[in-house]
Amino acid sequence: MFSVCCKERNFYLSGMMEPIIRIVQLSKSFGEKQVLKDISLDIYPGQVIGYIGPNGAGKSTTVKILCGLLPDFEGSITVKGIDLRQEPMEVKKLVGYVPELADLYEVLTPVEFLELIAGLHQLEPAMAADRIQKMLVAFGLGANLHQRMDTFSKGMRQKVLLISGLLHDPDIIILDEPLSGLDANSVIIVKELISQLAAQGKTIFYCSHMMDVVEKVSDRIVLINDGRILADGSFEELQESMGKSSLENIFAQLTSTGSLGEAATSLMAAFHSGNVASAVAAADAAADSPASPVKADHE
Ligand SMILES: Nc1ncnc2c1ncn2[C@@H]1O[C@H](COP(=O)(O)OP(=O)(O)OP(=O)(O)O)[C@@H](O)[C@H]1O
Repeated sequence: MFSVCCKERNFYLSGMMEPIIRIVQLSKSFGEKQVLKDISLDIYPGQVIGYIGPNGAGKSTTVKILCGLLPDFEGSITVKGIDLRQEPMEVKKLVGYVPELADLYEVLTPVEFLELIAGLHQLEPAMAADRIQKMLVAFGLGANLHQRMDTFSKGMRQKVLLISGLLHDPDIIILDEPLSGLDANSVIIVKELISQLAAQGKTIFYCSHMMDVVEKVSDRIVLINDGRILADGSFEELQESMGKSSLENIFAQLTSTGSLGEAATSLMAAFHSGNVASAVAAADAAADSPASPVKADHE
């Protein structure tokens, strides 16, 4: 049984302030399949939470629930004391959400699209136009302000999505794979942006598979596997519990019971033999993930 906790900081923070987000025993099923199992988290203002886990662990499902996009769940969620189930529209005003994938209105230019989003948030038009222009330029899209987005690359679209989530200056920013498709310079901008937003007191909850980035920008890391919290603490706390290691290694230790190297070797062997289907099965067996869920003691 493994558990990593951040008792000290939670004790300290809970003595100082109320959580901005309180998730209590959150569970969610799709049909027969339970994908979230008893998730409880108190998140405090200004925290940068890196929410990590293997494919299918339940990260996107959690953030969709938090953003009010999946209303049918068990447990309770309050944001700034507002019950999400009872007042989803009030919660949505406090949250900026950047999804992993989204359909932009691609016949629009980024300026037109973002003005539309600003209108939905009832932002003052002149202030919104100024903010839109400055954010697009900061992301290197100054030359594309009036270009239709159906001509944009994946990374350019991702930047527009990011801006759309930040435009109304929300207290809580929820990012699902915000770095997907971004070039190296844009990753640096987003990392810096996350730090600066946190310094302003914004609470940031983001899902990512980029362990090196999570390690650097998060002050709290929550690792889930198969719908349960496996670990919850700062990177340093995780290192103390798991032995000094990179987050990538800690992730592998906690979420895979088999050898990832063997899994890769099995895949390569099958490509050489031409039997890809059996190779994928062999690789799955070698990696043998996910590990059995264990409950984090983070209260
Ligand atoms: N609308 C849906 N209907 C049925 N099953 C769903 C639905 N959405 C998600 N799931 C299932 O819920 C589980 C968790 O999915 P989720 O997208 O939350 O995982 P994730 O941790 O975000 O994964 P990834 O890292 O691959 O994005 C998966 O088994 C997925 O197949």
